[in-house]
Amino acid sequence: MIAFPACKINIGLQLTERRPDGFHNLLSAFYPVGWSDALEIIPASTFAFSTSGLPIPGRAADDSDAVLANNLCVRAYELLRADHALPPVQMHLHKVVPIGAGLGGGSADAAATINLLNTQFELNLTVDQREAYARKLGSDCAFFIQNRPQYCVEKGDVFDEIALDLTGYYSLLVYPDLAISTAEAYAGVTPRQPAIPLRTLLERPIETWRGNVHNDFEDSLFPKYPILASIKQHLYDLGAIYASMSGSGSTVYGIFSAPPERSDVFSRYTVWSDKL
Ligand SMILES: C[C@](O)(CO)[C@H](O)COP(=O)(O)OP(=O)(O)OC[C@H]1O[C@@H](n2ccc(N)nc2=O)[C@H](O)[C@@H]1O
Ligand SMILES: Nc1ncnc2c1ncn2[C@@H]1O[C@H](COP(=O)(O)OP(=O)(O)OP(=O)(O)O)[C@@H](O)[C@H]1O
Repeated sequence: MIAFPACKINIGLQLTERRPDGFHNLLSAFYPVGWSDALEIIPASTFAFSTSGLPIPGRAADDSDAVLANNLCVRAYELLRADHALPPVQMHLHKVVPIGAGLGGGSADAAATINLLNTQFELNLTVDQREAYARKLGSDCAFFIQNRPQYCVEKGDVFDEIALDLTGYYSLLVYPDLAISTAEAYAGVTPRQPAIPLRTLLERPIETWRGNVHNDFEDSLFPKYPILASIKQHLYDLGAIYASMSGSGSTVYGIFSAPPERSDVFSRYTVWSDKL
C-alpha cells in the first residue's frame, strides 16, 4: 500500500509560554500543502526499511543503520507493534520534502505510517487513538493523522476547529537550502502572551494579515539568517497577499490570489507552488 505524506505551513505562530516540561505552548493555524514524500509498506518475511531521494540526516550521522532505525517511519511501526500483532513489513520512503524546513515532513511520514498500518492490517484504530500514538513521536505529528486545517494549541498537538479555507489561492514555498534544527530555533525564542490572539487575527480578511499575523520565530531567526527576510520581501514584491516563514524555518511561503510568476531570484533555491 502506498501513501503520499504531504506537509504543512504555519499561518501565524504565537509562542505564548515556556512549559515546565521544557516545551513551549503555542497558537498556530496549520494548513496542509501538497508537497509530499512517497511511502510504501508491504508485508514481508523480515522487517526492512529503505530510503531514496533526499538524504535524511540523523544524530548518528556516521552510522547509517542507526540513522535508518531512528527514522520516524520505523519508530511509528515499532510503537504500533508494541501494542498490536503486526507482521514484519518492508517499508520504502522516497524523501522529497526538505528537512529542517519547518514543514513537518518527518512528522507527516510518521503519521502516514500509522494510518497505512491501521488500514492495511485492519487495526480499527480511531482517529483519537491514532493521534495519541502520533503525539508520542513529535509535537507536529498528530496534525497529519487527519491533515486538514486546524487551529493548534498547547505543544501544537491539541486542535480546535477553525473556519480557515484558502481554496482558490495559490502557494509558493521557498526553501533556501538551509536546514534549521527545531530544538535550536526554540532555544532562541522569548515567549510572550500576544496582544491579540491569533484566532481573532485569522478571522479577519486575508488582506489584513500582512503585518499582523506573525510567526514569532522570525524575531530570532531573521536577524541570524538575513536571507529569510529577503525571501519574504521578494514574495511580497511578486504580489503575495501574505508571506511568512513556516514553523521553525527555514521555508518562507507566500499566498497569492493568482498563480505566481516564476522568479529568477528563487532559481538557486528549492521551490514548490500549487493551488491551496
Ligand atoms: C515549530 C513547529 O513545527 C510548529 O508547528 C513545531 O512546534 C515543531 O514540532 P516537532 O518538529 O514535531 O518538534 P518535536 O520533535 O516535538 O520537538 C523538538 C524540540 O523542539 C522543542 N519544542 C517543540 C515543540 C514545542 N511545542 N515546544 C518546544 O520547545 C523542544 O526542545 C523539542 O525537544
Ligand atoms: N522520515 C523522516 N523525514 C525527515 N526527517 C526525519 C525523518 N525521520 C527522522 N527524521 C529526523 O527529524 C529531523 C527533522 O525532520 P523534519 O523534516 O520533520 O523537520 P522540520 O522540517 O524542521 O519540521 P518541523 O520543525 O516543522 O517539524 C531530521 O533532521 C531527521 O534527523
